[in-house]
Amino acid sequence: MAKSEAPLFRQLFESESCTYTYLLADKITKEAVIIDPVLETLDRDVKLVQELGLNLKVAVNTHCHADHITSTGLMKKKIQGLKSAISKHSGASADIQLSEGDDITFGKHRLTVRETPGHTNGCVTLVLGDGSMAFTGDALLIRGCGRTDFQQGSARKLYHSIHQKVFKLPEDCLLYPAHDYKGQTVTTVGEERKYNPRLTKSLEEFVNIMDNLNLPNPKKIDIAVPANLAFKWERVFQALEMPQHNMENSRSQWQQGLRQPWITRVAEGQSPASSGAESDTESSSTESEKSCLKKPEVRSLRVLPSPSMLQHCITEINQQKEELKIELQLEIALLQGELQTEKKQLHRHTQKLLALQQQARERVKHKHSDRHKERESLEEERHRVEELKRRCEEQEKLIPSQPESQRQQLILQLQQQKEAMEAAVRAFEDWEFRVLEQESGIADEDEDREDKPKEGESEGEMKKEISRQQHVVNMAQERVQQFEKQLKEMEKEKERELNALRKEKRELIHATQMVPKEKKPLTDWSNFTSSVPCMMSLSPLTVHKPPQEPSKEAASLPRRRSSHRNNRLSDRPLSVQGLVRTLPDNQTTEAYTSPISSHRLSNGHRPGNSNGGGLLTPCNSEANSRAVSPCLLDLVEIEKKLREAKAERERLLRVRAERQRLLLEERSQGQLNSSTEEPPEPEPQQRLEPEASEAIQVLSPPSSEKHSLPLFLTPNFDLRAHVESLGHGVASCMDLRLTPRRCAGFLTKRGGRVKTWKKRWFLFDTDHKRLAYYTDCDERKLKGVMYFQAIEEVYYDHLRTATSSPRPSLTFCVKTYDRLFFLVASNAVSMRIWMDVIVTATDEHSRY
Ligand SMILES: N[C@@H](CCC(=O)N[C@@H](CSS)C(=O)NCC(=O)O)C(=O)O
Repeated sequence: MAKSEAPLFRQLFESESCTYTYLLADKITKEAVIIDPVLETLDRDVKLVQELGLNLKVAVNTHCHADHITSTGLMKKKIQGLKSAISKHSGASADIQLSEGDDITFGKHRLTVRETPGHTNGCVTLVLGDGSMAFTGDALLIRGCGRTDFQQGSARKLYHSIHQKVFKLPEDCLLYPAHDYKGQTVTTVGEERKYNPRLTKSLEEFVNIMDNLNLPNPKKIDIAVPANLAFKWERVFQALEMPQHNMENSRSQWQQGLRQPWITRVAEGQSPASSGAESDTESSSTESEKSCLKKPEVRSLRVLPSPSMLQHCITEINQQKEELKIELQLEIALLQGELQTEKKQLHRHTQKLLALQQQARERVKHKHSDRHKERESLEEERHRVEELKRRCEEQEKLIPSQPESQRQQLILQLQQQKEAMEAAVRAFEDWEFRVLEQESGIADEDEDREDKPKEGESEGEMKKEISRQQHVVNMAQERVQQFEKQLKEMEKEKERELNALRKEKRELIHATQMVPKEKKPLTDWSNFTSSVPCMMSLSPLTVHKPPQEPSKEAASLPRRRSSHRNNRLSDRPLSVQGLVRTLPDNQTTEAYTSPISSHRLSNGHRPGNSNGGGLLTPCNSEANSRAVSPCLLDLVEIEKKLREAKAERERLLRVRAERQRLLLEERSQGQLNSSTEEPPEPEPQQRLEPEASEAIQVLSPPSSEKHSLPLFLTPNFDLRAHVESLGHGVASCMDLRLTPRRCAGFLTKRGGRVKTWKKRWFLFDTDHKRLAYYTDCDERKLKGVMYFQAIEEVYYDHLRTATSSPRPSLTFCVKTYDRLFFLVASNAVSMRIWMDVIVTATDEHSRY
C-alpha cells in the first residue's frame, strides 16, 4: 500500500500492564478503530481520538484480558456510537461478536479477523486488509508468545494458530503484539519465524516450554478476567449514576438484529444478536437474575422442597455469590482507580501549593534584601545631604570674615549651594518617606503602576493564590478521605453480602441434609401460609405474606443488585392485584406498614380489602389459606392456569396499548386537522372483544377497569383532588406542594453507588410524565429522572432494607425496572401522600 494510502496509525502504551493499545483511522473519512484499550489510559485515548478529530467506530479486544480491565465499556459512554467487539468464543459480552473472516471496516480500510486460540479460546489476530500489519494480541509476542496456563489456554492450539494463521502472513508483515515487557515495539513475520525462541521449536518442544514457564499469575487476574468476561457494565454505570442511553440504543439495535455497516461477515446468515455471546450472556444473566428473584422465595420455605430443588438453589447461590463478588470487586477496583486519580491530583495540588509557598518565601527574602540595600543607599544619601548642609553652614559662617569686595560673590555662591542642598534634602525626604511607606505596607499612590506592579498588590495576589490553592488541596484531601471511606464501606458491604450468601448456602445445605428425614414435604398448603416467614413462590405465582419477624436474609434480599433487575411485567407477581388498602393519615406509620409493605402498591387497586385475583384468595389470609389447603398438584395446576392467564393478559395489554397509541395518534391528528372539539372517544378497553375484557376483569384489580388510560391521562385528572379523595390531609401537609398536575417537595434519597443520603427536591410531573429530582427547590439543577413508564412499584421499606436510612420508619422504595430508589420523607403524612402520588405512575408502567 502506498504511504499516502496507509491508515493513520498510533501505538500507545500502558505502563502498569505493559499493554499496547492501537489506534487506526482512515485519513480521509476519519473513521477509526481502537484495539485493546486499557481502563487506566481511557482519558488519554479518548483525548487523542478527539484531538485527531476521529470518528471512533469500534473498540475491539483481541481477547478477554487477564492482566488489565478493558476500557471499552467506559469508552462507549464517552464516545457516542462506539461499539465494542470481541471474539464470540471469548464468552465476554460486547456489541459485536467476531468470527473468523469478519471484517472491521473503517473508511476504505479493514481489519480481518483471524482466530488464533491458544492463549485463550477467544484470541484473535487482526490483519490489516493489505497484509502490511497485524495485531496479534497475546497470541504472538515479540520473541515470545502468550502463556497458556489459564483461561482455557492450550499450548498445542497456540502453536497451530501461530504457524497456520500468523506465520502464513507475508514475511514483511509488521506484527504488533498486545504486550511487551522489554521495550520492544514491533516485529515482522520473517523475524519471528526465524528468531522466536519458542515458536521455532517443534510442537512437542513448544508444549514442554510452555508447560514449564512457571510464571506468576497476573496481579489483577481476579478482577480483570471476570470484569472483562462477564461483567455487566450497565451495573457500573447504574452504580455511578451515569446515563445509559448509548448502550441502550445500541443494545436495542442489536436486539432488532441490525448489522452495523462496518462489520461484514464472510459466512452470512447469523446475526450477531442471534449468534453472539452477548445475547447468550444477556439471556443467561436474565435467567440467573430471574432465578435470583425466585431464590429468596424458595429459600425462605420452612417446608422443605425436593433435594434437587435445593441443590439447584445452592448452585444458584454459588453463581450469585460469584456474580456479586465480581461486581463488588469491580466496583472496588473502580473506586480504587478513582482514589488513585484523586490522590494524584492531591499530590499535584500539594506540590503547587508548596511551590507557591516557596515562591512567597523567596519574595519576602528578596524584598528584605532589597529593602536592606535601599536603606543603605538611603543612609548614604542622608550623609551626603547632611554634608551639603554642613558645608553651607560653614560657608555662611565664613562670609562675614571675608573682604567686602568678595562677599557679594560668596553670598551668590552660597545661595546656589543652599538651593542645591534643599533640592537634595527634598529628594531625600521623598525617598525616605516612600521607603517608610513601603515598610509600613502603605501603598504609594503616586508610584508608576504601569512599569512595575505595586509590591503590596502582587503580594496580596500571591497570598490570595496561596489560600486558593490551600482550599483546592483541602478539597482534594476531603475527596481522598471520602473515597477511602467509600472503599472501606464497599469492602464491608462486600463482606456483608457475601456472608449473607454464605449463610444462606449453609442453611440450604443443612436443609438438603434434612430432606430425606422430612415426612410430608410440600403437601400441606397450610404449612406454606401459616409458617412461611416472608414469601414463597412457585414461579410465576408469588404469594406474599406479611412478615412477623423479618429474617436477616429476607431483609438483605432486596438490596442485591442482581435481584432488582429485569423484573419486568412478565415476571411480576400477579398476587399483588387488589391487595392494597389505604389507611387514613391518623394511623401510625407502623400500623400502615403491614398491609401495604407486604404487597406492592399499584394504582387503581384501592380502596377496599377485596382480593382482586380470585385465584390467589387462598394465600391472602390465614383463614382462607387454612380453608383451601390445596396439594402440590393443585398448586401446579394453579400455576399453569396463571401462566396461561398471564400470557393472555399480556397479549390483551399489548392490544390495548396499541389501540391507545392509535387513539392518541388519531386524537392528536384530529386536533391538528380541526379546531372544533371532537366527541370523546370510547375508552380503548370498552372496544376490546368481549372475551378480552372478561379476561382483564379476572386478572386486573377490581377498580382498574375504569382506568384503561393511566390516571393522569384521563380527562380532567386532578392529582390533588385524587390524593384528597384518598383521605389525606393535603392542606395540613406543609412539606408538599400539591397541585392538580404536580406534586413537589423535599425527600431524602439514597445515592446509587455510595449509599449516602442526600436531600433532593422531588417533582412528580404528570404533564411530563416523570418524577424528577433536583438539588434544590429552584429546580435548576436536575439530578435524575424516573419516567413513569419505568416505575413499577412503590412500597414501604418494612424490611428495613435501607439499613442506613436516617429515618427507617419514614423510608419507602420506588422500584423502577432497573433500579430501586430509597426515599425518606420528612413525616408520615407526606410519606403516605408521596407514595399515593407516585403509585399513580405505575399505571403508566403497567401499560407496557
Ligand atoms: N506481570 C504481569 C503479567 C505478565 C503475564 O503473565 N503476561 C501474559 C500476558 S497478559 S495475560 C503472558 O502471556 N506472558 C507471557 C510471557 O512469556 O511472559 C502482571 O502481573 O500483570
